Amino acid sequence: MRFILASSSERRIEYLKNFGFDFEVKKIEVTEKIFNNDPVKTVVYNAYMKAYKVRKHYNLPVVGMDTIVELNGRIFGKPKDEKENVKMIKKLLGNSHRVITGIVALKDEFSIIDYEISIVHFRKEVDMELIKKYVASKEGLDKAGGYAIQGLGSIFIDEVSGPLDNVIGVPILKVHEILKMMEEV
Ligand SMILES: Cc1cn([C@H]2C[C@H](O)[C@@H](COP(=O)(O)OP(=O)(O)OP(=O)(O)O)O2)c(=O)[nH]c1=O
Repeated sequence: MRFILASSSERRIEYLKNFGFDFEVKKIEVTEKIFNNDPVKTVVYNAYMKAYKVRKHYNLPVVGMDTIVELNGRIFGKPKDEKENVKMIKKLLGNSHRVITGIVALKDEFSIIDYEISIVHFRKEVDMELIKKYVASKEGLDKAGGYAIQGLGSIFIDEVSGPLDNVIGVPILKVHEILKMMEEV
C-alpha cells in the first residue's frame, strides 16, 4: 500500500526504498519528548507527533517512527555533542540496554500504534582511546544511544537479541504488518 513517510532520516528512507516499499517522503522535524521510565510512551508519542504533523495534507496513510535507547529506565536519544556521546557509550559498556522503536500510522480517523523492542549487550572493556576515536568519527551523533550497530559502532556489541532492523530504526516486519492492516480498513 502506498503511504507517506513522515521522516527526515536518509537511513530510514534508503532502507525502506531498498525493500521496494511504495512511499513519498515528507520531511518533518519535531521536538522529541522524553518520558523517563516510560520508553514505550516516549517512542509512541514522538512517532505519533511525526505522523500527526503531516497527516492533514494527505489522503494516504502517514507513517511516523521514533527510536530510543533505554538503560535501567533512563532514556538516551541522540547525544547533543561529542562529550555527551562519550558519556553515553561509557554508560552502555558492560550492560544490556533496550532499543525501542515506535511506529504510528494514521489515516483519516483511523490509527495503528505499535512498537518493537530489541536488547543489545555492550562489551565490558573498551579502551577509552578507542571510544574517543569512535566518537571523533561522528557516526554516533545522529543515532539514539550514540552508536550505530550497522557501522563502526559494531565494535561495542557483544550480543543482540531481538530484531536487528529495529536497532537501526526500521522494523520492517512491523511496517509491513501495519500497512496490511491499513489496507483492510
Ligand atoms: C541504536 C541505533 C540507532 N540508530 C538510529 C535509528 C534512528 O534513525 C536514530 C534515532 O533517531 P530518531 O529520532 O528515531 O529518527 P531520526 O531523527 O533519525 O529520523 P526521523 O526524521 O524519522 O525522526 O538512531 C541507528 O541507525 N543505529 C543504531 O545502532
